[in-house]
Amino acid sequence: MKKKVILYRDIPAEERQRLEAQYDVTFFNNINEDNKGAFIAALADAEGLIGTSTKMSSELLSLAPKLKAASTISVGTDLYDLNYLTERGIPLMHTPGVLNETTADTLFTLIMCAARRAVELSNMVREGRWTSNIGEALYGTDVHGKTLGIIGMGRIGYAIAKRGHFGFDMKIQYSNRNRKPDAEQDLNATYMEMEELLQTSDFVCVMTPLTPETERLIGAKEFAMMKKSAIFINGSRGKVIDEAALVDALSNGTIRAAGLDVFEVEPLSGDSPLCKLDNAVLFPHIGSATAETRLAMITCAVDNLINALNGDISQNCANQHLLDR
Ligand SMILES: NC(=O)C1=CN([C@@H]2O[C@H](COP(=O)(O)OP(=O)(O)OC[C@H]3O[C@@H](n4cnc5c(N)ncnc54)[C@H](OP(=O)(O)O)[C@@H]3O)[C@@H](O)[C@H]2O)C=CC1
Ligand SMILES: O=CC(=O)O
Repeated sequence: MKKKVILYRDIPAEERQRLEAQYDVTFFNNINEDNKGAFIAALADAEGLIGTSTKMSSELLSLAPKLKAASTISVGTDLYDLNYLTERGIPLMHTPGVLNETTADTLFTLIMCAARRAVELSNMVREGRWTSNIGEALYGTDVHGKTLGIIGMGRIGYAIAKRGHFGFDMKIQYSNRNRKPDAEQDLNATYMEMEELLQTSDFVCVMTPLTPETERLIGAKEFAMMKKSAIFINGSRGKVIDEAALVDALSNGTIRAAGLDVFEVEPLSGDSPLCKLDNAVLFPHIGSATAETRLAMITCAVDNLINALNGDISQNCANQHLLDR
């Protein structure tokens, strides 16, 4: 009898066929109110889960008593209750590495767009409001030669810093749980406490995972520490910052601008006060969203599930260190 696997996100046919060759696959194109009942029924027999974008709470996972492995098509693991999975000895596989460069490109696009007011000024052209030279009031600010502060100098943080150092002649500084000798050596990055980084960076870029320690890491107090000319960039998770405090900081001129790829609640409502601010550049969580990289992530996630269901979690297991204890 083939093992039962739930695929809860549409993936290309070839990748789906790789799963179907080995498993009895039940497919859901995202989970919503209409299909949630069928999804819950399928959990009863599922040994594997693969997908993304759906919150997998302990309550939901407890309805899958036969579950042996889960594979998320993302590097971030915050949609899963990792502690619960670990208690049950279930590996959570993820996709580190394959999306670093693409996500760093996206984050740099946010940096550039926010600094050069690209969206605001493009809208001015589209809406027929470009009637003369733009004038000083609409000038942007330089990126090259400025100071880039990275909070969370991991795989993606490093790739962003690399662009800043080699491409834009920026001074790189970072704060992180542990020091990163590679970044210090390769990119001449300076390690400092977050408070000093906030006070001295022209661009502050957050790239930590969402964990209990990083939830609301940046709030009103932290925005107040930043330079008035600072540009704040968040590519990690929305809950790493206090979004209401950011709205205040952008509205009151506490900081100059922000570029955001992630939000407290996604999709962001068009009614959000952020949508009314010209100095906020807003992307719909597209860090890794290129055709090439999304395919690489899906291929990686399918490989990960197959390996994990075969008992091999030596690569890409987010809770391996916890399972090994
Ligand atoms: N917007 C998007 O589309 C995307 C968003 N992401 C988000 O980016 C996150 C990072 O991805 P990635 O770079 O691959 O992950 P990494 O694990 O490589 O990097 C995360 C970094 O954050 C540091 N960190 C963790 N906790 C803390 C803390 N409490 N204080 C300070 N530093 C901390 C880690 O430090 P240490 O190494 O010392 O443990 C590590 O250097 C993902 O978890 C995801 O949430 C990822 C991809 C795309
Ligand atoms: O947000 C995207 C991810 O891969 O994590």
